[in-house]
Amino acid sequence: MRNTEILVSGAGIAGAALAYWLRAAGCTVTVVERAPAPRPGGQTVDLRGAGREVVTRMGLMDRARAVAVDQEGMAIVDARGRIKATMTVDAFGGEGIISEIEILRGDLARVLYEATLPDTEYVFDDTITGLDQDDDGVTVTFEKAAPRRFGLVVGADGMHSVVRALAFGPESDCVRPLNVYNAWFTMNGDLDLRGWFQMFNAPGGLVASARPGRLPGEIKAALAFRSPPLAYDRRDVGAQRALVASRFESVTGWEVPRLLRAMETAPDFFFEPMGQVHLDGWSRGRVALIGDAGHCPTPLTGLGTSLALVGAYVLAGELTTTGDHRAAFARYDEIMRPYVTEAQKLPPGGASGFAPSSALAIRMRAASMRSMTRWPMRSLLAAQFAKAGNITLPDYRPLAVR
Ligand SMILES: Cc1cc2nc3c(=O)[nH]c(=O)nc-3n(C[C@H](O)[C@H](O)[C@H](O)COP(=O)(O)OP(=O)(O)OC[C@H]3O[C@@H](n4cnc5c(N)ncnc54)[C@H](O)[C@@H]3O)c2cc1C
Repeated sequence: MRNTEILVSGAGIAGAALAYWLRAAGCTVTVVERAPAPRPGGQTVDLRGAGREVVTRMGLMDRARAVAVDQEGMAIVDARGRIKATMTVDAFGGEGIISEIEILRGDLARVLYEATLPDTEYVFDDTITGLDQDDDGVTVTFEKAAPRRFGLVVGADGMHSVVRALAFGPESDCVRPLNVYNAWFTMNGDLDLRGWFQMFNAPGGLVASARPGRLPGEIKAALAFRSPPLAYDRRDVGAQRALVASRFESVTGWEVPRLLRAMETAPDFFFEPMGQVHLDGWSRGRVALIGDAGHCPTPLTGLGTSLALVGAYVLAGELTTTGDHRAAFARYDEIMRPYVTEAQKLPPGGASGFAPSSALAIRMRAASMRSMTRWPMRSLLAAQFAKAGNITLPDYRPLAVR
C-alpha cells in the first residue's frame, strides 16, 4: 500500500492524525480542506484513554500538554452566577466530565497539522465535488483544483462529510439528530470564571456556557438549545447567529446577554446540530470514512476526539501492514466497531440531561451533578468515562514515529 497515493478530505483532528501516520509509514498523502487554513475554533476537546495513548505514540504529548488549558473543572451556575454544583478536573482520576488534559480544539488540530509538515500536501479552500471509482483508483473532481487520480480516498470531513454524501448516500440516511443545536465562539473580556467551565441552564432547554481559553482574557463560549429539526442554511453564518440570538433573547440570567453580544462579532462562530452518524460499514470500494464523518458520537459523550485519533491510527496501521485495501478496511471496521458502539451510547440523561426543559429538571441536574462522585452514581459515571480506554490498540511496527 505504500506506493498508493491517498487523498484525505478534512484537516481536522481525524484528517491530520491520519496524514501524520500515513506519512510516517512512507505513503504519499494529500489533504483537501474547505477552510482557507487549519480551522481554529471550538471549545476544549478531551484527550482521554486510547486517544491519549495515540498522541503519546505520535511523540506529541509534550506539545499537546504545552497547549492544554488550565482549569478547575465544571461548575453549574444559577441565574445569579452562584455555583450550584461542581466537578473538579481530578475527579475520576483525571478522566471525569472535564478530563485532566483538555486542549482547545483549534490548538489540537494545529499541533497535529504542524506535525505532518513539510511532507504532506495541503489543498486549502477547496472541496471534493465528485468521486468516480474503478478497479485501479478514484478520479476526484474538485470545486477549484483540476481533477486528479488517487489510489484511495478517506473522508475525515466531519458531521456533514461530502465524501460520505458522494460515496455512501444522503445524510438523512445515516445521521440521527439529537434535536440539540450548538454554537461555539471565542470572546474576550472581563468575565470572571474563576477558572471554572461554567454552565447555565435556562428553562426551555437552553444552555449557555463559558470556559477559560488558553490566552489571558480569552473565553470559549457556547450557546445551545433543544428544538425539533430546523431548516437553516449551512453557508449563511449571519442567519445562524440570528437564529441563536432569537432563542436566547428573553434570557437575562447569568452572563447570557454578554455572550449574545460577543457572538455577534466572534470571528470563529461555528454552528452545528448535534447528531450521531450510524453506518453499517465505513468503506465503499476505495473510499473510507474516519472520525465524525463515519461515526460521530456527539460532544455529549466527550469521546469524539478519542474516536477520531484512534480511528486514524488503526486505519493507517491496517493500510500500511495489510497488503490490500479491502482487507485493511475490513480489519479497521472489525477493530473499531465495538469501541464506536460503546462510545455512541449517550451518558445517563442524554440530550434532556444536558438541556433540561423545566425549572425543576434544571434543579435536578445540579443535584445529579453533586451526586456524581458518590455511590451509586459514581460507578455509573466511572463506566461512562472509562469507555475511552475500551480498546486494545494494535502495535503497528511499520508506523515509525519521527
Ligand atoms: C470549528 C469546530 C469547532 C468544534 N468545537 C468542538 C467543541 O467545542 N467541542 C467538541 O466536543 N467538539 C467540537 N468540534 C467537533 C470535534 O472537533 C470532533 O467531534 C472530533 O474532534 C472529531 O474530529 P473530526 O476530525 O472527525 O471532525 P472535525 O474536527 O469536525 O473536522 C472536520 C474537518 O473537515 C473540514 N471539512 C468539512 N467539510 C469539508 C469539505 N467538504 N471538504 C474539505 N474539508 C471539509 C472541516 O473544516 C474540518 O476542518 C468542533 C468541530 C469544528 C470543525
